[in-house]
Amino acid sequence: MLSATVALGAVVALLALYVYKSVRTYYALKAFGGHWSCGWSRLWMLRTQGSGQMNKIFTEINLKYGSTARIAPKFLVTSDPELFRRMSAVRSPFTRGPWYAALKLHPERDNITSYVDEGKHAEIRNRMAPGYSGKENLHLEQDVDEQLTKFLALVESKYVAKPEQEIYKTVDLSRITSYFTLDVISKVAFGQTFGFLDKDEDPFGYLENLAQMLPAIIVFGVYTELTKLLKMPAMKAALPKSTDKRGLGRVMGFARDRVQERFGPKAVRRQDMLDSFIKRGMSQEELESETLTQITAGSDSTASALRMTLHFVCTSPPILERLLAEVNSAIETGKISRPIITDAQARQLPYLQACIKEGLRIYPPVTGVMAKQVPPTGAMIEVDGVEKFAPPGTQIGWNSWGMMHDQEIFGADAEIYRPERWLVRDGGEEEEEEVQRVQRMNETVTLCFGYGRFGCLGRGVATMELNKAVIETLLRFNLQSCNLAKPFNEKVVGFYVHTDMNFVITARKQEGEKAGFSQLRGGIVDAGALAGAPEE
Ligand code: HEM
Repeated sequence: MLSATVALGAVVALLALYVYKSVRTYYALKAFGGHWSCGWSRLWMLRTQGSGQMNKIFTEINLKYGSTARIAPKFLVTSDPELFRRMSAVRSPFTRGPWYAALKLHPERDNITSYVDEGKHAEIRNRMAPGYSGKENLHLEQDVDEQLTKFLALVESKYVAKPEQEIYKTVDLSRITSYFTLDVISKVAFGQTFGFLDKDEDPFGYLENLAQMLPAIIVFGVYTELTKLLKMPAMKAALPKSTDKRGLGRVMGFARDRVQERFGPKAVRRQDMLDSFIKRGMSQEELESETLTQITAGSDSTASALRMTLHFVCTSPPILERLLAEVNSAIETGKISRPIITDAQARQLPYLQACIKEGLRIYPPVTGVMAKQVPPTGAMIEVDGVEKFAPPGTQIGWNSWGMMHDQEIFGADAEIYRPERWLVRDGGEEEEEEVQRVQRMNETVTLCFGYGRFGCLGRGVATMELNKAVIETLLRFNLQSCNLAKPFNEKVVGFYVHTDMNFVITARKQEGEKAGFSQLRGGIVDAGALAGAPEE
């Protein structure tokens, strides 16, 4: 009887403690608005992350409750560029939050994206940064050109439709743009491609495996403490391993083999990224883990920027026309190398740059919340002019979509793809204001790549790919979406999973569309006009 009373007392005490803690947590961030349930549980956040539309839901929340709002008991989300910069700045007291632990791809080993320990992150970043620069990676531009040439040849040989010869074809742009970026990143990272473009298929089942892992990515992103379970033997066995025949494990195996080739008496030598990392003392194990991270960090992000830019340019004829006019005139005046434009030349073409920036803005490739943590002193956060206190340990995630669609920064038509917004309207007294408007947009769009001590190391590689691939594709091909009413399926899970992005591709004639029309006119038989109003 006594022991039953003690047990009951213990249950009641535990329950009271739980209620006390929950109420305290609820009030700690009450000043920040948000869905009512977010103060009590993480289920709303889980449902949102799993909805496939986290970007749009977070944006609705920020618009309704303020630029920094609550999405879980100890979690806020922000669309405020100022706060994002403050948290990521070099000497900021904010640190990476536990959220980053979900980016650990290996059961034991962390990687540059998953280190929560600031010292370890800074140390590995210092050793890796030089390898990403063109100075230490002498093959970078040549590697990108080689893969782009293969990409263009694949489209040319396999996917160009010729309806006049009754050759009808379509191609899923999301699939082939991923093949391009995956082969670029493997060549840049290991000196050898995976072979996606050579085979025109996913040789390792990597993309398929990534899609299967999405539910785990979503759950771990919300319940980060569950990542500790990965250390359990049963869970370890289920994780990808470098001995796997397919999927992420097969990619790990490929990375392990390429790294191994750089060590030992017959070591392969190549002045590239891997070589730069080895020179800075990175061990074989560190390299295996880091190179795998490069693949996941550098492929989907760039592929989505490329396919979305192509999609928006090709579905807006005046934009396509203006872009082609800019590039064709640069070709005529000898300002552009053929067959592939150089990165430096592409950076001199204002309208091309505007199209690329607008593509990144309207579809910021990374939508993962990349949560930073409030320092032990707590922090005052300004929300639309009102100062609010965030207690120590609060995680603050990033709403990239909301930030890049902010009408105050990008204009009332921020929902529309309009590269012209990036061009300074010159002349008149308002020129200074114009310069500031565009500068503010520039400073915001670069946040697509993160900022400060967490900023993307692959930015130079990604922009080089975009600078070349967008224009070289458009110079050679017309791209027509097969279904403008539903151009693609989309699931947003921290990045975009696009499927069925089907396009008809035809060869672009040298003289532009005119050549195509005149040919057509030559052999045409008038099929007559549609019947007009019915006769009563
Ligand atoms: C358009 C393409 C890309 C976008 C938008 C992008 C964006 C980002 C973002 C938002 C972050 C994290 C910032 C944070 O934690 O606050 C990041 C980190 C990183 N990215 Fe990228 N990225 C792109 C392409 C690439 C490429 C091609 C590579 C590799 C060649 C790469 C390598 C990395 C690495 C290594 C990090 C970790 C940096 C660190 O933790 O210090 N990224 N990127």
